[in-house]
Formats: sequence, C-alpha cells, structure tokens
Amino acid sequence: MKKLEDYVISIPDFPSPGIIFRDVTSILQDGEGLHLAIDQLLEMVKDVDFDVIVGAESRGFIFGMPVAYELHKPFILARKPGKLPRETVSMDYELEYGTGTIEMHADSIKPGQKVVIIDDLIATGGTVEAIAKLVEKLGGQVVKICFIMELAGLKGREKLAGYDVESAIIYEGK
Ligand SMILES: O=P(O)(O)OC[C@H]1O[C@H](OP(=O)(O)OP(=O)(O)O)[C@H](O)[C@@H]1O
Ligand SMILES: Nc1ncnc2[nH]cnc12
Repeated sequence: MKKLEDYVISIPDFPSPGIIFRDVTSILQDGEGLHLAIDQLLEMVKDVDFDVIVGAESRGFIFGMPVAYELHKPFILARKPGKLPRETVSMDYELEYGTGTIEMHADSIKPGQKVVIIDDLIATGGTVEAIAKLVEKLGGQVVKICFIMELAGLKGREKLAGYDVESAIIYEGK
C-alpha cells in the first residue's frame, strides 16, 4: 500500500535556485493520496478538544476545510492582505523565498476558543507563527498545529516552540 510520501513529487530549483519544492498538487491529483492526507489530519486531531480550525491561504484551505467539515467545526480563513471584506487583524512575517502578510477577520475567533491551525507545509514557520499570534491577539488558544509536510532543515519548529506541532511527512533537509 502506498504511503502519503509516495505521492509527493519534489521539484529542484523551483521557484528559485536552491529551493526543493514539495508539490502538494501531486498528492491531490490522486484520489487515494487526497483521502490519505485528510485521514492523517483527522487522526492528528482525534483526541484534541477544540472549537475552530484555521487554515492558511491558499494550500491550507485545501486541507483544513475537509477536516472542519467532517468534524462539524467552523473553518476560519487566514488570508493574504486585502482579501477579507470586514474588519481585520494583520501580521507580517518572513517566508523561505520572500515576505508576507496574513490577515484574519477580527470577529473570527471568540475569546477563549480553542483553535487548531492547519497548513500544507512548514518551511521557516513564519506563516503559521504569524497566524498563531493573530489567534492569540483575538483571545484564542492554539491547541494544535498540523501540517502535511515539514522541511525540518529550515527549523520552523523552533519558531513554534511551546505549541503542539505534528506533521504527516518530515523531510530532514530544506
Ligand atoms: O513556513 P513558511 O516559511 O512560512 O512557509 C510555508 C508556507 O508557504 C506556503 O504558502 P505560500 O505563502 O507560498 O502561499 P500559497 O499556499 O498560496 O501557495 C505554504 O503553503 C505555507 O503556507
Ligand atoms: N520548499 C517548499 N515546497 C513547497 N512549498 C513551500 N512553501 C515554502 N517552501 C516550500
């Protein structure tokens, strides 16, 4: 039987020299790969007491939403700047190849809510660290952070020290 990592195609030097791009679309374009990915995320949160799932634009939406749907939980979008129509909170962060800003609706997390954050991949950890800070700014508590893939060589976990972090696939390098 194929494991989740068997579905991942890695592309050297994309989008710039030195980056090995771990292409999540290669999981999604196989029905069994997609099913396995969502099942593994469901397994990660099965014993976690939480209220809300937050997904990171855009690939985090793909993986967070089916988990929220299956567990009858709300799904909150952490989006790139200028996309959310109502009052937002915003945080800047650094990426493996660039910088970014992430926003959430100011009313999306209620004080005291327990939050699971889902994204496809952790590289430097900047994106999800920024989202965790936004959740906390809104009074939420981050109880678990789940990834499909982790690039351990970029040490993103160090940025997320103190959080319960789990990844389905861990690549030792970048
Ligand atoms: O751990 P980090 O260094 O923050 O990098 C990981 C983030 O980078 C990618 O998203 P990207 O911003 O490229 O957006 P996309 O999902 O819309 O392609 C990926 O989907 C993660 O969200
Ligand atoms: N190396 C990588 N592969 C796929 N997505 C990424 N996002 C940031 N770094 C990445």
